[in-house]
Amino acid sequence: MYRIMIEKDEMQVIVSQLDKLASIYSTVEDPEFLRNVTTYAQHLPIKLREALNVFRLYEPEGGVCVINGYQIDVNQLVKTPTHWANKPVPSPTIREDIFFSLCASLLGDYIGWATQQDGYLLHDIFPIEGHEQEQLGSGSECLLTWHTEDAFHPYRTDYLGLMCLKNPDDVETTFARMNNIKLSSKYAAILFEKRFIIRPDESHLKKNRSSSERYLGASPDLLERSYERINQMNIQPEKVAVLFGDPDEPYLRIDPYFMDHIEDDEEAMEALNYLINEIDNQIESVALQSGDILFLDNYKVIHGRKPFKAKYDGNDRWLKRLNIVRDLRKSRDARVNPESRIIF
Ligand SMILES: NC(=[NH2+])NCCC[C@H](N)C(=O)O
Ligand SMILES: O=C(O)CCC(=O)C(=O)O
Ligand SMILES: [Fe+2]
Repeated sequence: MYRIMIEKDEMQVIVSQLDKLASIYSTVEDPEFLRNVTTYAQHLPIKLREALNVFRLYEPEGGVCVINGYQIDVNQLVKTPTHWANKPVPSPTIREDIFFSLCASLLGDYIGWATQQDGYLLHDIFPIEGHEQEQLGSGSECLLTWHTEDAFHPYRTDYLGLMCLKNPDDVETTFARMNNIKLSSKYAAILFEKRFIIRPDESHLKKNRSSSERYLGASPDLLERSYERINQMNIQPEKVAVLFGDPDEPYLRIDPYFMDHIEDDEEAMEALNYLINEIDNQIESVALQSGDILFLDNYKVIHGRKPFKAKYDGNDRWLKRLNIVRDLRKSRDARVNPESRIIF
């Protein structure tokens, strides 16, 4: 794990920066904040900036980075909400939201999906009543099976960021690094070919949209088209490669739970199952603590979450999530203007 420690004196600098920003902004979704976030991030302590830059460029430790030392007073935290829709403004966690956004902005630009969590950029991960058995971030009683975030989508994130607000029962986030996996050249060659089907996961389905009519800076029919596109990816999925990039140190996209068994390609299935099994053998885990930020390189690391029992008493585990891309322009054909961060 690539560990970055925030020291006491650095925390003081961060606190005074957050005092200032939290007096100006009440949500990190604010267009004015988004316009400036990469600039504000340059005021973070230099050691933190350097370390995240190294993480971005050198891809150390297989793509797993944890930032420790950001202090949260858990007693000051509001109750864990019951749903991610209709977030209150000002955000009750604005300081944490801002700090997380600033750190993320040192890796790239964070994006959101029109079809996921009502188009919010900053996601909430906590258990939602009724989702106990779902393969969703809001599930609890079932193992959240490991996956590349938004594996099905060509515009999926480069980095997955998770910031822990509270995790009283030490629920573990699971992960595995592709760097630890050895493949025969025969299997590797097959996995580099477009012979696999990854379907949209359920977090992008219309049934998981909330009833709120949150305005996303576009007409409602654009959102409709967006759901239709997800639907198309489900009815007529294109075959994709699981591995890509450098053959000696491949990147991957994979989400076995949402992948098809391809009847007429047993060779591809054999290679895929071998890889899945190897990944299963390499699973590690981390129980994030209040204030911890985990950045996972979504090209090199898969992740999931162990099952737990939600209490819905206001004290359940609560994480924030950001999807961070290195090249926002890659998705230009799916965004309404150059600066918009919502992928339709
Ligand atoms: N294997 C899986 N469960 N994949 C889906 C992951 C959950 C999804 N990213 C969410 O936001 O809820
Ligand atoms: O809850 C976690 O630790 C991870 C959640 C996650 O992977 C997801 O929601 O996609
Ligand atoms: Fe995930």
